[in-house]
Amino acid sequence: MRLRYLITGADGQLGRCLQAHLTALNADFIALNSTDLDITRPAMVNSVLTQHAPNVVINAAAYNAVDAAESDRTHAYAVNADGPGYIAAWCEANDAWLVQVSSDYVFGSEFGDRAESYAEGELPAPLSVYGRSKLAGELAAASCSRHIIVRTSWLFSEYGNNFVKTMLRLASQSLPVRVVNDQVGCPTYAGDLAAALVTLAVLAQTGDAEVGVYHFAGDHAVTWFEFAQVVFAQAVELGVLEQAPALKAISTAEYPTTVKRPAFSALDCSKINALGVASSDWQLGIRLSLLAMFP
Ligand SMILES: NC(=O)C1=CN([C@@H]2O[C@H](COP(=O)(O)OP(=O)(O)OC[C@H]3O[C@@H](n4cnc5c(N)ncnc54)[C@H](OP(=O)(O)O)[C@@H]3O)[C@@H](O)[C@H]2O)C=CC1
Ligand SMILES: Cc1cn([C@H]2C[C@H](O)[C@@H](COP(=O)(O)OP(=O)(O)O[C@H]3O[C@@H](C)C(=O)[C@@H](O)[C@H]3O)O2)c(=O)[nH]c1=O
Repeated sequence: MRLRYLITGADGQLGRCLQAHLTALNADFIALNSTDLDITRPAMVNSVLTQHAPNVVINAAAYNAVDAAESDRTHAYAVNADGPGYIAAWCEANDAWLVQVSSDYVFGSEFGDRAESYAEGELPAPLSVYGRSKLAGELAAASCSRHIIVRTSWLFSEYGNNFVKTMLRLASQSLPVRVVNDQVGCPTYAGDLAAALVTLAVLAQTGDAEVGVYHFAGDHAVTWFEFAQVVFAQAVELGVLEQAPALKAISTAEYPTTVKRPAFSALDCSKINALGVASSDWQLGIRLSLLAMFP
């Protein structure tokens, strides 16, 4: 059966990567931004999804401002939890698949006492409003019997706002760049995530992937400081930067924020790997992002 995909949050970095991937596959898809489809409006969700009648909805819409969410709880929950619930209800009533994207921030090792990647079956314990709203979104998505929930982490690409772009911006300010070296996670190239989501949707539809939660992230874990080191090394190698800025490793205590972030949130991807989907080669992803941004 030829699948018809509907992408929400089309203007975000994952939304843009999904469009690029589905276009390359010559797939049948419609991609809607927050003006075309505001997922917090149930009547709009119903009428727009009914109008386009997809077999697969990939929800790439989200409230991702981790710090701002602490004081903007209602908005964060509206987008990250209520929206997926409205989409799930439509998918359930219309025999469609829902692919929901979630985050490593549903886990919460705060004290740096963990070194074992999180598997899908582990109990989430979010430290932030953002993490709790994403967990609520997982539960809402699971109300559709045909659901695939993919947790990912530290997403970057040539599109939108992300850590790679922040580092390049800071490098141009001729001040030392200070980055935390005691938070560990797996950077993930959003282009690889887009491909993995589409593969999972196809496998789920043919009965070759089971309903439920999957982890998809970068192929090895690093600290944010180590992530920045790779960004600057590759930017110099490709001539994007003349030289790397002074980069200083600091502790979380030296970079105070309103929100607690996990000290360790690396994701174990063996469940999706067993389906033939390799983890994201994030170092290659940085290279691809830089080449796309600075052709
Ligand atoms: N970025 C990251 O590091 C990580 C992201 N994730 C998850 O991955 C997914 C994709 O993230 P990413 O592409 O980075 O996110 P972006 O912030 O780049 O894009 C999110 C998109 O959602 C749209 N959006 C916001 N509110 C609504 C709404 N009410 N209705 C419809 N669309 C809306 C935004 O549109 P507008 O700008 O017009 O509001 C934006 O285009 C999300 O589920 C996110 O939680 C998981 C782990 C890491
Ligand atoms: C900009 C900057 C950040 N940092 C720290 C703050 C934080 O601990 C870490 C990353 O900061 P950012 O604000 O870029 O990233 P953050 O928004 O926390 O990233 C998270 O976003 C959500 C959406 C997710 O789901 C997570 O997987 C993760 O990607 O780096 C520095 O140490 N120095 C800096 O100059």
